[in-house]
Amino acid sequence: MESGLQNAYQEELEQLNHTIRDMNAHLEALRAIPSYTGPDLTEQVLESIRDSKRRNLTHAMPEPYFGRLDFHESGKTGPTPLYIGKFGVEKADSPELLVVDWRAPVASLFYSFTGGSEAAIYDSPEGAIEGLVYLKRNLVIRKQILQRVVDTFDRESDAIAVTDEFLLYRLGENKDNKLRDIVSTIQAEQDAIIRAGKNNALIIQGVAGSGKTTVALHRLAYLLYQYRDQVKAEKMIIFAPSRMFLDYISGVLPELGVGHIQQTTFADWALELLDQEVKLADPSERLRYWFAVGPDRPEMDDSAPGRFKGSLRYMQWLDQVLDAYEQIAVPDADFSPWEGKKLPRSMIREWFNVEYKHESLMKRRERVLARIKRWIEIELEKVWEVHLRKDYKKKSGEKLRAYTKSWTAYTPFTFYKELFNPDARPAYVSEAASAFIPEDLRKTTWAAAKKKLVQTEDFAPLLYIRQRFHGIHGDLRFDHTVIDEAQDFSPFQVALLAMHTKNGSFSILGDLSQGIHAYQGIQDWHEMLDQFPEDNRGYYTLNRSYRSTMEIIYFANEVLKNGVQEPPTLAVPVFRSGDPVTVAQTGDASLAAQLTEAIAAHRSREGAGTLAVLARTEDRCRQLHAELAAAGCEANLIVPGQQQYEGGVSIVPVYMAKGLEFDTVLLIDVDPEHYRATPQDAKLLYVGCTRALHELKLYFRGEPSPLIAGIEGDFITRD
Ligand SMILES: Nc1ncnc2c1ncn2[C@@H]1O[C@H](COP(=O)(O)OP(=O)(O)OP(=O)(O)O)[C@@H](O)[C@H]1O
Repeated sequence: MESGLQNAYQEELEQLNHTIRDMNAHLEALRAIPSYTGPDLTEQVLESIRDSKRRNLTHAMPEPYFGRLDFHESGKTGPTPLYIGKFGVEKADSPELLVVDWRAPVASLFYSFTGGSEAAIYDSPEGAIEGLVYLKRNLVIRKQILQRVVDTFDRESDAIAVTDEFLLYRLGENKDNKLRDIVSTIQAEQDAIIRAGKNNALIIQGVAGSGKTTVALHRLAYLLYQYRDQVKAEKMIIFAPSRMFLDYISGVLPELGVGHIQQTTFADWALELLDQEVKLADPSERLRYWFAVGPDRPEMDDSAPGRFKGSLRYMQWLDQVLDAYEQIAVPDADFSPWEGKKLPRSMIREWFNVEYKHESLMKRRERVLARIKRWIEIELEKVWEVHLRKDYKKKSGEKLRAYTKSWTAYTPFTFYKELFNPDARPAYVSEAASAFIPEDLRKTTWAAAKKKLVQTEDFAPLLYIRQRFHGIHGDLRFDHTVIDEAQDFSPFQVALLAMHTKNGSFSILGDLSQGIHAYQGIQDWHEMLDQFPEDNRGYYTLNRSYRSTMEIIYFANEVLKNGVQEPPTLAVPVFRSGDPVTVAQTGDASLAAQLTEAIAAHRSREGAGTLAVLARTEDRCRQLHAELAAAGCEANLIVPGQQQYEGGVSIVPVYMAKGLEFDTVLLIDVDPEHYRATPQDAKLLYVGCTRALHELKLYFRGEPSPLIAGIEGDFITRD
C-alpha cells in the first residue's frame, strides 16, 4: 500500500471506530428509555422520533456509510468532512450529524461532482449553495470492517482521479438472485433523474442495463425523504411486467429503508378493481402466437389488437360511446306509480343529465332512483284515503322495481361486452360507431367475453368505463406512479393511470430497443410524452450500460444494428472487460451435451452465481428442460405465470428474461429460422444478449442467424 493510501486507510479506520462507538452509545441511550404507549400526543410524537432513530441506527450499524465528501462552503470555515450513508445518523450527545443521509441536498454533490477545480453547487431549501470540493472518497465497510478506501477526487493531490475504479469493483462482483441498491455508486446522470422534482412525468429511455429499474426505486426513496409531508409510501405504486420480476426487485426498497409501496402488474391491479369479474386469457397462448417460429409470422402493426385497443383513438371512441349512452341511459318512458299519476321522463332526464351531471354515471342512476322513491313518498302523503294510499304504496313499489330493472345496472364488463355483440347493436352505438371495430376483433373479443375472458389490452378500456361509471375514489389516487418496461405499455394505459395519479407525478421507464411486445407497446415515446403538459414533463436518456462487460455490449449492439435500421441509441459500456462472446455451432444431438458441459463448468466455479439458458419459445424451453434432466442436469424451468425467481441455473424463454440478469447466459437456436434479420427478432436477441453480466455464449445449428453471421471483432470468438 502506498503511504498516502495507508494514511487514508488509518485515518478512516479511526473515524469508523469513533463512529461505531458513538452510534452504540446513542442506541444504548435510546433503548434505555422505556417505550411510551400512553395517550399523551406530545409523548407519542417523541416516541415515534425515538423509534425511527432506533431503527435507523440499527440498520446503519453494519455499514454506517459508504462515502466521504470534504466540502468548503463559500463564506464558511472549512472544509468539513461529510460522511454519507444510507441512513442519516445524529451524534449521541448533539443533534449534529454523524452520517448524512444520501438523499439530503448536500449529499447530491457526492454524486453530481465528477472532478475539476471549478466551484460545485447544490440546491438546498435555502437556495443554491456554492463551494469547493476538496475530497471525494469511496469506502467499503462490511459488518463494521473497513475493507476499501478509494479516493475518486483529491484537490490536494497530483494523482489523476480514478472515477470509475470503485464502480468497476462493484460491477465486477457476482450478483445473486435479487436486484440490489446502488447508493454508493449512483452516477451523475442517474442522480439527476432520482432527484428530479415530484410533480413531473419523467420518461426515461435507457439502454439495456443502464439502471432504469434501479434508478426508479431509488427515486421513490428520494421522493419519500424529500417530500415526506406530501407523499406516502402506501400511495405510491410500481407497475412491473410480471410477478416474478416484482420478486426479483423486491430487495431494493427494504435495503433503502422503504416499505409499504404498492407493487403490482397492470393486469393484477385491473382485476382487483374489476372485482375479479373477468379473467385474463392464458398468456402462454398469446406469447406462442406472437413469438412463433416459421415463415408466416403475424404482423405487429397498428392493426394488432393490442395496438388498436391501446390507442388513444380507441379511448376517444369509447368516450363517444359512453357519451351516447349517457344521453339515452334514462329508460324511454314516463314513470307512473299508479293510474293517473305520472313523473315525466323529461323530469327524470333533467335530474340525470343536468342536476347530477357532476357525478359518475352509476352514482347518478342511484341518485335518480332514490329521488323517484322520495317523490313517490311525497305523492303518497297527498293521498288521504287510507285504503287507497295502501293500495298505491304497494303498486308504486312494484312499479319502481320494474322501472329499476328496466334501467340496466351495467358493470364495466357487461357494458364493454355488449359493444362486441355481433347479433345486437346496443342503442347507444350508432352504425358508424359500430363500424369502427374491425370484424375480426369483434369476433375474437366476443368469443372470449362469452367465457368472461379478456386480453391485457382490454383492461384499460374496462377501467376507463369503470371510471366513467363509478369515478375514482381518493384511495385509488396515487402520489406517484412508476411504470417499468413502459415500452410495452399502451398510450391508453398511461392515459388511464394519469387519471389515477395526482399532479402527473410519474416515472416512466423503458427501452425502445427492447420493445419485443410491439403488438401492444409503443413505437415512439411521444405516444406517452405528449399526454403530459410541456411544463410538467421531462425526457431523459441513459446510454451507459452498467450490467454487461464491454465485449457483451459491443456484440449486442451489432445484433441490434443488423436488424433495426435506425436503432434509437446504442449502449456505451463502462470500461469493464471480460471474456469474448462465444458463438458455437452445434448439432441437434450435441446441444444438450454441450449445454450440460457448460452448466457443469459453471457450477464447478467458486461462487458460481446465476446462469440462464435462453430459448425463443416456451415449448422449446420445456423440451430442453426435459432433455437436460434426462442427461442428469437439473435446472429451474421458468415459464409464464412464474411467481418467483430462485437464481441458480434456469431455462427461460427470452421474453420472460426481460428485466432480469444472469452472470452467464447461454442463448440457443440462434439460426435463421429462429432469428431473422427483422427489427422484431433483432430486439428479441438483443434482450437475450444483454441479460448477461460476465459471460455470453450463443449456439446455432446449421447456419448462424443473419443477425450474428457477419459480426467481427476481438470481442467475439467462434468455436
Ligand atoms: N450506478 C450503478 N452502480 C452500480 N451498479 C449499477 C449502477 N447502475 C446500474 N447498476 C447495475 O446494472 C444492472 C442493471 O440495472 P437495471 O436492471 O436497473 O437496469 P435496466 O436499465 O432496468 O435494465 P434492462 O432494461 O436491461 O432491464 C444492475 O445489476 C444494477 O445493479
